[in-house]
Amino acid sequence: MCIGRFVFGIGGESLAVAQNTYAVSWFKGKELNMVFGLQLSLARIGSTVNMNAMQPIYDSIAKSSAFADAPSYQVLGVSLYIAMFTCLFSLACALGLAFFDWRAKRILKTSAATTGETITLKDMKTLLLSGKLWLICGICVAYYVTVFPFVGIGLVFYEMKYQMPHATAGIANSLVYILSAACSPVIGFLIDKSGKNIFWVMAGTLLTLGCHALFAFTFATPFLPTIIMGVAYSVLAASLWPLVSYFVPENQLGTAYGIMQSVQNAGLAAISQLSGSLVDNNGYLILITFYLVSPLTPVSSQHPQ
Ligand SMILES: NCCCC[C@H](NC(=O)[C@@H](N)CCCCN)C(=O)O
Repeated sequence: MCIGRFVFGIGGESLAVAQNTYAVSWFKGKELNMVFGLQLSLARIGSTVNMNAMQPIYDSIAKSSAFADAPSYQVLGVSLYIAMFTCLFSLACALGLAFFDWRAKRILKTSAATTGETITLKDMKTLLLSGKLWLICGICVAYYVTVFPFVGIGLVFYEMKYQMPHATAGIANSLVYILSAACSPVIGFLIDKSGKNIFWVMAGTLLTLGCHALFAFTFATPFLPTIIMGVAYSVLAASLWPLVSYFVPENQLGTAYGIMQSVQNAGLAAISQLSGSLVDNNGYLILITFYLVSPLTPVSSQHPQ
């Protein structure tokens, strides 16, 4: 299982790096934030479908006559085969993309996704010494550790703190992603219109901070902070990722996004473990208080644009 998850991580995150780099190469100076919003929206539709569909798929396979007496690992295996088809669909889309890129290159007599230059060791050194890149990595990791691990443990949180039935807790927990799927492209469009990415990054961070404060210190309906968090997350993601392209030259973008995602994932791996241990040993109040403090890092590390 660990090997499978390792390969899955390499595939998924490399795909995300390539996606970001292509998006910048094709849409920089045009509607880049909206394109990131659209990517985000589709990714979150995928996450929501995955969160809500896998259990019913597993249950219906287990109940089918063909698998009536099958051990659970076999039922799980068949469910994962279904998931494999979505990966094949993704591969087909990537091949389509490669075709369009090749065609654009032929027609425009240029490399469509790159400037043709490749990164040199000197560029790499300049990139690694760039304070702006590390600030963006800091914002990224400090923000994302308050959202992804929160959604990861959200189901049990809503059940325990708000005494919600399992199904209602599931809906509440998916709301962050459902809202992000719905509003990210619109938010991206608005960010393109205003052009003030850093302002939007700060707004997303502060709104999320407010949501964690409501979760931690009140018993008011959890739907309000959850809805605000969905919007705030969309605002942050649609404004933060395109920011890299404003100061990193095109031939170094892939490396820059790779570094950003490595830092993000290192933080997520550590904080997911810490979240579990904080819940088990200290309860949800301490965990949410921790989430409350983490976004202060992005707020304090931002400069006016
Ligand atoms: N490509 C659109 C911008 C990136 C959005 C960002 N992506 C990530 O954080 C990646 N590391 C993939 C994460 C997958 C989560 N299970 C996002 O907000 O999803």
